[in-house]
Order: sequence, then structure tokens, then C-alpha cells
Amino acid sequence: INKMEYPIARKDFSYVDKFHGVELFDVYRWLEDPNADETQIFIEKQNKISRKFIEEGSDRYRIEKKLTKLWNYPKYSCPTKHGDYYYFYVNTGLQNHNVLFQQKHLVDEPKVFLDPNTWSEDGTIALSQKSFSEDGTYMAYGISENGSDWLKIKIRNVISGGDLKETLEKVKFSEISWTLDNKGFFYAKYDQDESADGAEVKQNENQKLYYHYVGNQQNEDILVAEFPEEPSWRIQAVVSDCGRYLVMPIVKGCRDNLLYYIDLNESDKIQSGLNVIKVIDKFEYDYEYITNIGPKMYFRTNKNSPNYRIVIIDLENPGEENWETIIPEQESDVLDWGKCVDSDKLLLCYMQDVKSVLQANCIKTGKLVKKFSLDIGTVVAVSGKKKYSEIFFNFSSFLNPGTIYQYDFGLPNKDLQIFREIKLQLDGFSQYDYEIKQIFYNSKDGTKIPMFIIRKKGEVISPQPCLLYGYGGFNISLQPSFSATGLMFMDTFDGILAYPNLRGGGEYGEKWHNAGRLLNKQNVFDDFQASAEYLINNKYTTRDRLVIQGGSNGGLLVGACINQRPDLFGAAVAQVGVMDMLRFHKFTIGHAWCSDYGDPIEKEHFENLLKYSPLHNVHFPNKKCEQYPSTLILTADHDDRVSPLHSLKFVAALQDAVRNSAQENPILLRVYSKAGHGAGKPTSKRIEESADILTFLRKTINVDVVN
Ligand SMILES: O=C(NCC(=O)N1CCC[C@H]1C(=O)O)OCc1ccccc1
Repeated sequence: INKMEYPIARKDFSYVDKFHGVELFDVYRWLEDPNADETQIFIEKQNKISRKFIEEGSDRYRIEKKLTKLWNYPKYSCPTKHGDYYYFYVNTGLQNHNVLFQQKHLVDEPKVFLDPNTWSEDGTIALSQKSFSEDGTYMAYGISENGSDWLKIKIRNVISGGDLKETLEKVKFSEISWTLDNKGFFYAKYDQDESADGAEVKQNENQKLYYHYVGNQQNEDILVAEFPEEPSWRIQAVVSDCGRYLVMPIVKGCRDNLLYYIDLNESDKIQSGLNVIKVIDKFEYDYEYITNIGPKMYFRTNKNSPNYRIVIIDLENPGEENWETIIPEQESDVLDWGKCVDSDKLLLCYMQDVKSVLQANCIKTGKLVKKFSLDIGTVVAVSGKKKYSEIFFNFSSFLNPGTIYQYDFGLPNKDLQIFREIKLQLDGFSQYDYEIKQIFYNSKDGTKIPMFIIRKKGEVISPQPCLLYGYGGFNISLQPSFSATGLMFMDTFDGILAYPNLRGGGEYGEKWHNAGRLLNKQNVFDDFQASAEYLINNKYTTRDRLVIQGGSNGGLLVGACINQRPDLFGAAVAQVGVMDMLRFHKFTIGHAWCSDYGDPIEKEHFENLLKYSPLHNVHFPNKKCEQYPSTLILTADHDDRVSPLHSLKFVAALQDAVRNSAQENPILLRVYSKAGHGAGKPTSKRIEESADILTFLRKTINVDVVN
């Protein structure tokens, strides 16, 4: 690719920002307008170049063909029980969206209950969250278009199979929680009158909580709570298991929440102006509702317990001095989630050196009742209710697309059953040809970082191509999970997969998260760079065979690392990345990320952000050895989680910096249409994107064989 072909992005020096006495140009500010002709022309030119590079020759055709075969295996979800029926998702393999089936008994012939594939030819309309009424008569469900976070809510009558006439619009970042009388549900919306289709960049502010009576029009919905003086607050209201309380966790960032509640017994119907009671009124810790027994509320919290514990807060005596710890914090295992099942049991899932441990404890005494024995891997989904003794959970790992287990606390002598095994249909592929190992390597400051390494067993040509994937933020843990793209990389290029558990994640609780956020953010980049050095120094791979990949906050990771260590990687793939760290808080939900990044309006955070912001640390490669690795930046036109402007501005800056330089490796941008941040993406678009990435890698890193 000839770097002289890169489109020239106009530099507008009229944009000067003053941050704490520092004046900074923002010459590509014009790329922040998604509707401007020149922005669309910029995108078209970039796509022309990136598609030409990726699609020329037969590599892409062959790779997509094989990837499609590998992807084509039947996928199932855990069954969940609502009213008289079980529901579960099935995907025959290549369907754009999973189909929701219904059956009375697990042995009955299931029938299609809801098929999102009928909603659009190209699969750009997806089913997002759904919520059944207590008696299973109704299912409220969210419809998302083009991958946007915006939802429209519809209500399906389970008996008739038809939808009620009303449609609830402008729903976003909302729970859907029914009152136990099955008359309606709580949901949250933004009264945003401008366009809300996911292509807009406008900030999401002033979320309000409403109650919808089934059969009403949306304009008759009851305004239950709003906080006009706190525009960034989001209300994650849930009705308690007993139906009496509306528990209202309130968040403004991506961690720590207030705890308010409404006693629904106070009045015989839902109306405005119900009394909101404050239990916790400071953003300091996480409190996640598990269940309650009368006024005794069970919360998973990290208050004075960075590995999390479960406390009981008595609403009639809420002072902290009266809190009771029913499940104490573990020394090193992190309590990832808890769920009340079988009336009096707390199903608890721990992370033990990044692997899942599943057990059940008694809700009264806190004592262990049952421990489930699992391999290396992750409990990726669970289904069960307080009123049922039966549970299902889906266990997955790097080499296991999923095993659904069933257990019934009412039949203690009948041990864990395999309910369904999700199997690849690829002849010639066997997961037993591969091995997973967990190593611990030293980061720059000596901290021990765990990393999973997956590779083919036995003799292979060494060093191998290596796909190094990272995230590192928002208390999110990178636990073992199955990826068709990852398998494809190993099988096609005799490659290795490496997943370091970078600080900023939740793998070792809050201390791990804190060690990788705010003024500690550079630790994440150090951890990632150190993992690359470990893989090279231990002869797993070489620089020209090594590719780093990350999405969203992981896209920031990749962007920062190619600026800081362009010499360390052969290729880099940054998907839907956060690249402008001085302006991220100005678009859509970006203001919520200050909990990890800091607020640029504060001097110390501005100075910290400026040090690593990808857009602001692009350099000019004087010598060939300083050139950027082959880089592919990907985003999509309806990504309203991380607006595409981040990627557009970053690529403009990179291509400008290298145009008259020693750079030879390609730096490309691919912007997908009618797509978003990732949630709800149809199979066809997932395969298209993976095929683009794998083909880009085939053309840019040193691969010795292509199977
Ligand atoms: O912004 C986030 N989460 C953080 C996020 O999506 N981030 C944080 C940085 C970029 C991007 C990412 O890494 O995916 O979630 C918004 C939300 C979703 C649902 C309910 C309430 C609020």
C-alpha cells in the first residue's frame, strides 16, 4: 500500500482548546460531525483503500469460506422458566440472530416463540434484553436497530403469541422490571427529542424512570423518578423478589452506586411523587441487589471488602452498625456474582485465579451447602429463580463452546447433569489437539500478571504467529471463553492465542481495578507490553509474527501501545476504540467513563490523559525501526457507545504523521455500515469483520503456513 494514497484530511487550526493553561489544536474536530459531507467522503475514501488492501487476491475468499464452516455449529442457551413454559435460544449455526423457542416440558417438541430473523433481511434489527411478567403471561422485549444502544420496547402476549399495540420509544441503559401483579413494568428513558438512531453523538443526559401499565400508550406512562439536578445519573430500578420494594441503584459512572428505594405498599397504585427513601447516598462502593427477606435486603458489595462480600441491610434499621455480613469476603477469591435460588440458597460464583468456582450457601446461616466441580473455564450464564429448585448454567472455555449443566436442589442425590453440549461440527478439528496453560509474568513494576496461552499440542514450527488480546479496565475480567475467530487464527496460521489479565480488570477484585485506572492507567499499557516481551523472550513468537488486538477500552489499549512501543508488534487491530482522551466525555455515554479515565476538566487527570491519549501521542517515524506496525482500525456508523469519531480522528493523525516518513507498514481504517458497538451484531456482520481482520493479519504478519 502506498502511503501517498492515504486521503488528505483537512487540518482546521481554528479549533484551539485551552486546558489548565495548555493550548492544544484539535485540527480534525470537523470529523466529529457524522452528518457532514466531508466526514462521509473521508470515510468512503478510507473504506476504498482498506477494502482494496483486504479484498485483493483470493486470501479473503478462502478465509471467509473456512471461517463460515467453523462458525456453523448449533448454539443453545440455558432454558429459563416463566409461567408454564421453558424458553431457550437456538441458533442453527449461521442464522443472523438466535431464535427464541418455547416448550411446556424439557422433553417436548419446542416451538418458535420469537424469531428476530423475520424482522429484517440483513439482520440489522436485533432482539436485545427481555423480561417476563411474574406469571409468564407477558414478555416485554427490547428491539435494537443497527447495533445502537437505543431500544424500542414491545410487549408480547404469551398466550395469543401476538404483540400489544403500544411501543415504548427512547429507552436506553434501562432495566425492565415488572410489578408482581403483572399489570406493568418500570423502565428508564431519555426524553431526547433530537434524532436518536445511534448515529448521533449527543450526550445522554436526564434519564427518567417510568412505569408502564400494559395496554396504555407511552404518553400515559407514570413518571416515577427523575433527578434533573443530576443529568448524568442512570436509574437501574428493580422490583424486589417479594414485590414490595422498588430497589433503585443509581449510577453516574461505571462503578459505585447510590441505593434509594420506594415502598410500593405505600399506595394502591403506581403514581408520581411516591416517597423515595435513601439508604446509601454517596458514590463510594458497589451495592448489587441479590434478594430480600421482608425488610432484610441482601447486597453484594465491595465496601471494606475489595474481593466483595454479601451484606444484609435491614431497611427498618439501615445504619451501617446494624449491617450483617452473611457471606464474608474471601482472602483471594473474588465474588463475581450471587443469585438466590430454591427459596433459601445463595448461588455464588467466585473467580479463583481467573477461573470460575460455583457453589451454593444457605441464605440464613451463610454456610456452604453444595460445591460444583468445574474445569478451567467460566460460568458464562445461569438460569434459576428463588421459587424454583432447578438451575441451569452454561460453562465455557477457550476450547469448549459451551456445556449446559442442570441441577435440582430438590433432588440432592441426583448429581450435576449435562443437559446439552454445544459441539463444533468441523471435521478434523478436535479441541483435544490443543492445550491451555496459565502462566504468570512480571510487569514493568514487578507485579505478577496472569496470562492464558492456548496452542496446538506437540511439535509445531516455532516461533509461531501470536494473537495477543487485551482489555484492561472497568472492572471487567477476561475469563476463558470460546472464540471461533481465535480458533481460526490457531488452526489456519498454526498460531498461538494469548490473553493477559491486565490490571484495570476485575480478576483480583477492586484492588486490581484500581491498579489500572485513573492515575494508574499506564500500568495497563505496561502490563500489555510486558506480556508481548514475555512471549518474544520465551520464544513463543517474534515481533513480526505478533499482533495485538483490543476493542473499545481495549482499542484505547492498542492505540496507546502502538504509540509507546511501535517496535514491539508486527500488527495491531483496534476495534471501536476510545482514542481522544480529552473529549471522550462529551459524546453519548462517554461521561460515565470518568470513573476509569478521570475527568479531563480536572488538572491532574487532564495531564495524565494527555500522556497516553492515542490521538495526542502520534509520532513521526524518522527511521524504519520507528515505524508503526501494520495497523487496522475498525469502527461502525451507528456505534453510539464509542462514537466512530474517535477512530476517524486517530487515523487521520496517524496517516498524516507517516505520509512523508520511513513508514512502510499500512495504516488502514474500515468503517462498517448499519452496525454499532457490538451488541446485537448479526452473524453475517460478525463473520465479515472477523474475515477482514484475519485476512489483514495473513497479509501483514509473518505466517509460515496457511492451512
Ligand atoms: O458505558 C458503559 N460501559 C462502559 C463502556 O461501554 N465502555 C467503557 C470504555 C469504552 C466502552 C467499552 O469498553 O466497551 O455502559 C453504559 C451503560 C450500559 C448499560 C447500562 C447502564 C450504562
